[in-house]
This record gives sequence, structure tokens and C-alpha cells, in this order.
Amino acid sequence: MNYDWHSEPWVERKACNVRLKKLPKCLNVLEFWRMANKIFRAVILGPPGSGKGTISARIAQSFGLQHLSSGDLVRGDVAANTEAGILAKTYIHKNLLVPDHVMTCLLLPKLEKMTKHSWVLDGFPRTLAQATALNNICDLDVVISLNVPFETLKERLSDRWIHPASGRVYNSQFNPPRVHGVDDISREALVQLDDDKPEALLSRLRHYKDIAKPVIDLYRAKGILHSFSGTETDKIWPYISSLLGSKIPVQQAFATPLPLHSQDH
Ligand SMILES: Nc1nc2c(ncn2[C@@H]2O[C@H](COP(=O)(O)OP(=O)(O)O)[C@@H](O)[C@H]2O)c(=O)[nH]1
Ligand SMILES: Nc1ncnc2c1ncn2[C@@H]1O[C@H](COP(=O)(O)OP(=O)(O)O)[C@@H](O)[C@H]1O
Repeated sequence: MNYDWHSEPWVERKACNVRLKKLPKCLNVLEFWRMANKIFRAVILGPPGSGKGTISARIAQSFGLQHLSSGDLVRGDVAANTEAGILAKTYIHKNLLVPDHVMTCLLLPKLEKMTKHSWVLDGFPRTLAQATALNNICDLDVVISLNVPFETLKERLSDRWIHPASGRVYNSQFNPPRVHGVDDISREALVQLDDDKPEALLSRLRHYKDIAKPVIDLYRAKGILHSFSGTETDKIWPYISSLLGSKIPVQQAFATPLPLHSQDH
């Protein structure tokens, strides 16, 4: 806060030194209180396999934010046979993005119900139309964009295993399950998504580049975009953690830090 106390008529020049020494403390307390109660909203952007889910899970655990994954939410609606889920299913099965109007119908009502929660949203928005729709219902504090080389994405996704019911994600190098092919917690079988198979991957990555650019440009113009590049999540994570720590220090103080290479549940 850059309030000019000198301009206040009740602040005499002489008394000013004394008052100015006290006021910043009082303002710090107010600022602390404001931040403690602030609802924080982050979006994480990046191509498939860039680590959005992995990093969002770390953000959720370290900063107490709710992790919302558009992929998990769509799969949930597909499994529950909702109207939007039935529409979405045909596109997912063809390795296509779900149309904007279906996606916004499915997701925005869920976000609108979360007025009292801080969240990190992973996988949405992917298009400019989705970003505009999101903008109409809330203000974002931070947008994180992940840049990971194509070869790395290919390697990671060919080895991504998912527990569909919970959205937990494994990789046999990076964070393997305790028992091969089995979810650590539920003991149910892990699956590989059709989306991650090499034949689907190349077209998904090409498509991502085309549609992501205007979304990234929009958030850059708003001054809330933070980009991180690298081939290893563990090396990118400290920078993201430090960025968020400077913006949500209170939640961080109460959270348990996640050890490197631990399972991102
Ligand atoms: N080898 C390796 N795998 C990683 C790393 N970070 C994430 N992964 C794995 O890569 C795959 C894609 O990550 P995910 O978070 O699902 O990416 P998303 O598609 O952007 O949400 C998963 O199997 C992760 O376990 C990393 O630094 N190294
Ligand atoms: N924001 C979105 N817009 C359109 N389709 C989406 C969106 N989010 C998820 N989907 C659909 O759900 C599928 C799975 O999404 P997700 O689990 O986020 O996969 P990935 O991050 O590997 O692309 C996508 O391939 C797409 O069909």
C-alpha cells in the first residue's frame, strides 16, 4: 500500500516520524490478515505430459489449494453419464478436444460453487473461448505455463499409467507404483489412456501449440503469466514453489512440504 500519510491534515510534520514508525506494523498485520483470507486462484497451462497434474498435486499439498483437473472432471462426467459427459465421450474417444460449449457447461458450474475455496486448475482453459468464459466468472491470481521439449513429452507419456477413479498418475521411472500396474492406495489396476499412445500423441501436441498461443498471449497481456522451462519436474518445482510462496505465504506456513520424488497424491 502506498498511501501518502504526509498529506493527512492530522499528521503534523513533527509527530510524523513517530506515527510512520508505528503505521507500517499495523499495515503489515492488515496485509497479513488480508492474505490469510484471500481466495487464491491459479491456472496451469502446458502440453499433454508437461507435468500439469504432477505439479498441481504438489501445489495442492504444499499450499492447501484444491486441485481441479479438467481431464478428471470430464472423465467423472463421462462415467456418471451426465448430459455433458455423454457429449464429451465421443470426442475423447476420437482423441479430440471436447468442444468449448460442452467443456464450459461441464466445468464452470463446478467452479462457480467453489467461491470459498482456493484452487489450482489444470487442463482448462485450453482455448481462447474457454479463457474468456473463465474470465467472466472469476479473476485469476497466477497462470503458470510449462514448456517441456517434445522428445521428453513423448517419453513420459508412453510410460504414463493412471488410476482412473482417483486421477493418480504414475511413471515407471519418475514415480513408479509400489507394485507394477497397481494403484498404491486402492490396489486397483492402473490403465494407459488411449490418448497417450504414440499414434494419438503427435496430433495432440501439434494441436496444443496452435490453440494454446492465444491463451498464453492473453495471460501475458494481463501480466499474470509465469513460464517455466525444463525437462525435469523436480528442477522446475522449486521455482514454482518459490513464486507461490511469495503470493500465498500463509497457507505455506501450515502446509507440509512434499519430499522430492515422493508420490504425488
Ligand atoms: N521421467 C519423468 N517423468 C515425469 C516427470 N514429471 C512428471 N512425469 C511423469 O510424466 C507423465 C505426465 O505427467 P502429468 O503430470 O500427468 O502431465 P500433464 O499431462 O501435463 O498433466 C506422468 O506419468 C508423470 O508421472 C519428470 O520430471 N520426469
Ligand atoms: N479444457 C479442455 N477442453 C477440451 N477438452 C478437454 C479439456 N480438458 C480435458 N479435455 C478432454 O479430456 C481429455 C483428457 O484430458 P487430460 O486428462 O487433461 O489429458 P492431457 O493433459 O493428457 O491432455 C482430453 O484429451 C480432451 O478430450
